[in-house]
Amino acid sequence: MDKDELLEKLRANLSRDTWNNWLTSAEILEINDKKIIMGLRNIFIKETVEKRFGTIIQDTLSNILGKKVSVEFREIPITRESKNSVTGPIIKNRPLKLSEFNPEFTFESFVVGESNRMAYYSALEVSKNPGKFNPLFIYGDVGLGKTHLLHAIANYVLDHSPDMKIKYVTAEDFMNEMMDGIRSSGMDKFREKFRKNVDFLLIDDVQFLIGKNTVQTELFHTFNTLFNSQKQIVICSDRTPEDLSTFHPRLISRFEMGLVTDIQAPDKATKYLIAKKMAEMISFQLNDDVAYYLAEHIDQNLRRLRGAIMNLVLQSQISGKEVDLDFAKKTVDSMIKMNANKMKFHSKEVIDSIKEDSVINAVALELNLDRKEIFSNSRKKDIALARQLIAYIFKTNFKMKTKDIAEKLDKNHSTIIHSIKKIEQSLLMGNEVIKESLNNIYIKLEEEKVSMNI
Ligand SMILES: Nc1ncnc2c1ncn2[C@@H]1O[C@H](COP(=O)(O)OP(=O)(O)OP(=O)(O)O)[C@@H](O)[C@H]1O
Repeated sequence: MDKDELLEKLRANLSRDTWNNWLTSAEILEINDKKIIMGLRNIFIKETVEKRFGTIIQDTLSNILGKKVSVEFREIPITRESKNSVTGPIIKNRPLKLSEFNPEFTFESFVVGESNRMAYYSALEVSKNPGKFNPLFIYGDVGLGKTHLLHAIANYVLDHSPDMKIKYVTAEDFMNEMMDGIRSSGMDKFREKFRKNVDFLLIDDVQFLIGKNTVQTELFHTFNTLFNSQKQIVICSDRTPEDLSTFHPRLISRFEMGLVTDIQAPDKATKYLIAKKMAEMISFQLNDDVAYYLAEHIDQNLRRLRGAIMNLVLQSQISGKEVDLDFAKKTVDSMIKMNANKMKFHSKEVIDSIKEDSVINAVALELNLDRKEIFSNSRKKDIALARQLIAYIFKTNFKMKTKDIAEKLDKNHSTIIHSIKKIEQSLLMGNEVIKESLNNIYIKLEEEKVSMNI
């Protein structure tokens, strides 16, 4: 049975309301022996369908196929090519896209406040007049909107100059593509891709390249080629060019020769407006007092603010209750409490008594790994996960500096930042496997604390 046929049969087996409300964007992405992968547009729909209809969809598909299958739900970003696009009539002669951009990250959906005004207007300016401020370098802490602005530039350019070839890469992708080039397709192809076939290059999380000298050299040459042909370059980083201290000085001076601008943490008023905007983006009416409450209680990382709104919407869908201030307080407080419970080890006395090595042992035990494997260079999934969990616990519970974690795990600063971010994101998205692993690790540490007689 092919994918469309299977989807059609599923539709016929579900109620019309369920289908029309939740599943019109559904696509079967993959069918294999034991598993079906279903794609749904946007994380909100994906999470709701998974929670509310996951079992019934799985049972129905199993019935149709006459064997037990599991179903995995994935978010498919809305792209202009999306087959079930609801964004309007199909436009012919679409611009050539070299990267996928999040269509929700636009200038219109970006709330401008004191903290991000400069970055916003600089980004808008380079979108309107590429080459005028070259390069544009935007820096700021985690979750303050840098990636949003990069995608906003791309979406603007695609809409206004469809012939322009615009490419977005994270520094990590740049490195991986370069490695692939070295291994297989050859550096010529890689260079052609980045130097000849690009009019506008957006590079995210450039700090990832700290300590990676060969990749920096390649980036330096890519930069020069594009710059000399008046192609616009925009770079984002979690720190200033100057603080990319181990970067080649020549690359730092390239970064500094255009416009350098920062994004600061938003004040409460801006956070309130961002909360309203985020809700609006998912067509959700967020009460003013709830938005104020979120602005007051969620920290500066706007990814957490988004996570809290998603959580409110989901909880309200599941419980059928309205999201008023009372509901928001309960939900957000329970989110915060849950975190606090998981983080029993915030007390300095307890932290001091647990050795960092115990954390490594507990993680190794939980993931069934040998301690030595954690310090190896292996990129195997569970070994990478072990390092991410350790980095997360060191940062959140032990309040260790990223630099010290990097040293302890023998990894570089950006890998550690990336690892912590990954676990934070998984927790925000309610990833049960990660939650359970973390809880088990905390329990192991708790037991150790008892056995140490604290
Ligand atoms: N001013 C804003 N208006 C609306 N939404 C915002 C704003 N700033 C950030 N956001 C939203 O907050 C979330 C986090 O932003 P983003 O991913 O761009 O952060 P970042 O600075 O790139 O973080 P990182 O350094 O971790 O990559 C996104 O969902 C983004 O849309």
